[in-house]
Amino acid sequence: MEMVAWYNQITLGGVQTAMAKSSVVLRAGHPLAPDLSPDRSMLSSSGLSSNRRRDLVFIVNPRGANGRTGKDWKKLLPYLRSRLGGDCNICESLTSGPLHAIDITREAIREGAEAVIAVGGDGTLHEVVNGFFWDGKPVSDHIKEAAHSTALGLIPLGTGSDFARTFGWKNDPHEAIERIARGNLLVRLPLLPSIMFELILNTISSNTIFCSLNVRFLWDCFIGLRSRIDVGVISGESGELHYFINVADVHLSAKAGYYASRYKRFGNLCYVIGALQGFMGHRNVDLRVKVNKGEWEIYSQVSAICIGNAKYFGGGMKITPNADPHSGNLEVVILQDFKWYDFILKLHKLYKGTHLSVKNVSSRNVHSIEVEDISGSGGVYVQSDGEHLGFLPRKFCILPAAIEMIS
Ligand SMILES: Nc1ncnc2c1ncn2[C@@H]1O[C@H](COP(=O)(O)OP(=O)(O)OP(=O)(O)O)[C@@H](O)[C@H]1O
Repeated sequence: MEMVAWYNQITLGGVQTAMAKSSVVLRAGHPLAPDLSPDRSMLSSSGLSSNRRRDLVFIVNPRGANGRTGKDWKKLLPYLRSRLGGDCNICESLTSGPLHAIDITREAIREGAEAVIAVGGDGTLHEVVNGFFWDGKPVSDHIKEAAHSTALGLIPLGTGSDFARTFGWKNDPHEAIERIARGNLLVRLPLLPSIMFELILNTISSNTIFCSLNVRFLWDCFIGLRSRIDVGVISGESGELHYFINVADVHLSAKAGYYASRYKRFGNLCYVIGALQGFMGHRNVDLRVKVNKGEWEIYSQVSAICIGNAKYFGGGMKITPNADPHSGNLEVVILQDFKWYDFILKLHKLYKGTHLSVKNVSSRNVHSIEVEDISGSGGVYVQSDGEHLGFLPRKFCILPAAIEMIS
């Protein structure tokens, strides 16, 4: 498989002053798996800037939302440059195929990027999050600058864009750019003393316009611009680690998601088609579960286990309604003995997040959960952030406050 990285760095100071474009060709025999890709310098050769302006690296999946992400991105770029280019270097990198975003993210972090921003759906965000880790540890920049960590950002432009729903964000790129602009103000915190001085002068001279602008700046500096969020970790029998930010799930929903990914060209309808296909030949199974390293428990006739760091999956289903990426916990929701008609009758509750009171639905908060298929058939699907991951057995646990997110 050949993967081509296009990396554009556009330096602007109100007007475009310089533009550099380079390409790097990376050849690999097969797709690179998370935590397994070799340490290589991909972005350095394409020149993350060495000047003092910080780099914002936008990783764009041009194939997201059946190609709509690429088209929307092209339209968005001029606005993005004018809104953020004055303060930062805007760097764009289009992915060339699945898993490429992982490698680009690792390189961007190693080169000291201020933020890596996923542009696309949950699949792209998932890969970017996996790029924050390498060999079981967070990736850090080469220079190891004290107190600097690369932040994660998101411009949700996918089919489902479920992670964004937990924060109440819409698939609105302009709104996302405003968020990034505000999140980026922290970079300008060193300016704070001079702004305070100016604020006092403006107040004394009753310059209300500049005074209110500075008050807005101070507000943005301190109110909810970036926060550390938790990340879920999944490990399998081979010991390799895989990270998720939204929801990981097991059995029917994971199987439905596996099929849904083939029908993304139909937009949100893909989830309905995937669910119908998933139901064909579906059987509930008995699973063995160990919570927080306690005793093994048997859950009989399990239809699905959903492990939420955030609340939504499947194009807007509020499956783990109490999950909160700032809580330090995962919410586990287990559906048992559901028949196909139960899903139809209770679908509205699943979308509203009011299903926890339904018979055969249980919920608990955990730090870790291990799940095994008692029959050992090896055919129970596992999915993370809507991406097919393989089959049971798997261990899931939480990494509290693992990544700083522009929120
Ligand atoms: N250049 C590319 N060509 C084909 N597939 C790609 C490319 N870059 C990334 N991908 C893959 O596309 C898949 C889907 O991407 P993404 O999540 O951005 O969009 P989506 O599936 O439409 O949205 P959502 O996941 O929110 O429903 C990911 O699994 C990713 O690995």
